Amino acid sequence: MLKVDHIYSGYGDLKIIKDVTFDVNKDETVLILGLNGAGKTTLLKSIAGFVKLFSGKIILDNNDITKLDSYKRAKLGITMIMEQAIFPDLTVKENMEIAHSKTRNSKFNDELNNILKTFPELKTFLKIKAQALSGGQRKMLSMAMALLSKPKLLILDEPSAGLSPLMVSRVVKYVSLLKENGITILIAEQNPSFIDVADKVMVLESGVIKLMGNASEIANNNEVRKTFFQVS
Ligand SMILES: Nc1ncnc2c1ncn2[C@@H]1O[C@H](COP(=O)(O)OP(=O)(O)OP(=O)(O)O)[C@@H](O)[C@H]1O
Repeated sequence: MLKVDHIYSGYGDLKIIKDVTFDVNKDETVLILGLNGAGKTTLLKSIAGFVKLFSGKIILDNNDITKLDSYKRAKLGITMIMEQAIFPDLTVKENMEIAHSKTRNSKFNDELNNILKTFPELKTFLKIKAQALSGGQRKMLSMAMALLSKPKLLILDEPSAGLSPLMVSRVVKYVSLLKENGITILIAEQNPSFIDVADKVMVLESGVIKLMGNASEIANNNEVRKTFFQVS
C-alpha cells in the first residue's frame, strides 16, 4: 500500500532522514523503534507531507504522492494522529462527530455504537468537554477519532509519550483494537511494548534504518534488548 523509496529529508540544509526504504502492506502494523532524536517524528512527517523530501519517493497505492501537500495526502487517506486535532471546548461526542464527518458514508450513531464497543470507557465521557480529559483519556479519544475517520493509513507518533506504564499497556491494547478493526498502522515509538502488536519492526538510529525484521526477530536481537529493554 505504502512504499517509502530511498528518502532523504530534513530541515533547511540539515539532513535528518537518510536513505530510508520500507513498505507498509495493507492491514499491517509497522513499528519504527528509535530513541530520542533518532528522527522518528521527522520520518513520519515526511510521509504525511509536513516535511519536504530532499530526494526519494513516496508511493501510495501505486500513485506517486511525493510532491503532494499534506492536506492532499490526508484526502487520500493518510491520517497522522495529532492531539492538536482534538477541540478542547467541544465535548467528546462532538469531537467524534467531527472526525466522522470526514467520511460521510455511514450514520454517526451506528459508528458511535461500534466505537463504544471498542472503547466502552468513552461512554462515561461523551458529554464532557475534551479539555477535562486526562492524558490517557485524550489518547483514547484520539484513537477513537482515528477509527471514525476510517483512514487508509494511520500514523501514530509516540502514542505512549507522557503516560504511566499502566496507561502504556492500555494504549498498546487500543492499537491492537485498531488493528482488529482492519486499520493499516505505522507507529513510531521508543517503548518496546509496541513490538507485541507489530507485524514488522524497524530500528531507526540517526535517521538511518539499522535493523528491520519481524516482531520476534527484533525482540530477540541483543542490541535491541540492551537499548530498549535495558537488558545487559
Ligand atoms: N523543526 C526542526 N528544525 C531543525 N531541526 C529539527 C526540527 N525538528 C527536529 N529537528 C532535529 O531532527 C532530529 C530528529 O528529531 P525528531 O523529532 O525527528 O526525532 P524523534 O526520534 O522523533 O525524537 P523524540 O523521540 O525525542 O521526539 C533532532 O536532532 C532534532 O533536533
